[in-house]
Amino acid sequence: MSELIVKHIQKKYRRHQVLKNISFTLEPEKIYGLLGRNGVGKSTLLRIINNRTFADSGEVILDGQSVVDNEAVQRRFYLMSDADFYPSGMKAKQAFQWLSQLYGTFDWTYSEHLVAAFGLDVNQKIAKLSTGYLTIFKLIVALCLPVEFIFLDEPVLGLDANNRELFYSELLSTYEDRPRTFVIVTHLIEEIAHLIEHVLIIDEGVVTKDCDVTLLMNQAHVISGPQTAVRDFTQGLRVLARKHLGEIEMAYVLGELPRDTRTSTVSIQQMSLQELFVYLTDKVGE
Ligand SMILES: Nc1ncnc2c1ncn2[C@@H]1O[C@H](COP(=O)(O)OP(=O)(O)OP(=O)(O)O)[C@@H](O)[C@H]1O
Repeated sequence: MSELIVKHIQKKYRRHQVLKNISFTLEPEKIYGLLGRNGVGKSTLLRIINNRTFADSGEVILDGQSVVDNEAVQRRFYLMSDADFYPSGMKAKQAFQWLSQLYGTFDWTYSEHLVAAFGLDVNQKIAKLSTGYLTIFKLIVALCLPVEFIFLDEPVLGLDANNRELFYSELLSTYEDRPRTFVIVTHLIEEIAHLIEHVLIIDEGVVTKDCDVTLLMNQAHVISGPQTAVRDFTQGLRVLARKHLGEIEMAYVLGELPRDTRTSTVSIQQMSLQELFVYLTDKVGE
């Protein structure tokens, strides 16, 4: 089991410096959430790791080797994105066969289970699948290939709520059976909050958070109550945002709280991952 090391990645499109200096390490057998506002370069980063485009500088390393143009290493990765190309006219079941040959094996038993659970017609041509079923087809591929690193770029695109729930529960059960590393890019943050163990946030071309989710959320609170009490309580704390509801103030605080909160008249609740993300990356008022 190997770590994937991403070091000082930079990428520019014409004069737009999208990725300025991206560094992080993916540990084996962990589920990551890669979060960022629209256009920050999440897909670009996944495409660099998966050899679909090149960085201007920096390295991505697995077992001491660069992943660039490295076929042996790339066989250990799978990127599910909107840009997969299959020969025209290919049916879903032919694609499974084709990928099985390309990657050496395919989990046919699990794919049969997933095909039945999602109701995919494997005799349908890929080009004719609906948006949701195209996503389902790609998810089945991602979960059945023998790879160690699975990168899922918008994995629930076009899926209805039932199929999204089904996917999340299948992800957890296949992860338990055969742990591997998943990196999930999505804007539906609350839906993956309970799945991910580690969060990476990209903002303005750099990684601004690289944290264990439980540790991070244990430090993220909403303090609410009468304004004077909230102001008193939050003095010296890192307040990401304040909201008002009539006389009540809510302060979104990141960091350790004072040890003794018994005498305070404020109420303290845990923030949601989505709220934390929004307030960490909000540009309004800066
Ligand atoms: N092939 C390309 N040529 C020129 N610009 C590109 C290209 N690919 C991406 N970009 C630009 O790079 C920036 C990052 O795009 P990217 O798709 O990586 O962001 P993202 O974080 O995945 O966004 P979203 O959350 O909206 O999907 C955007 O400004 C985009 O327009």
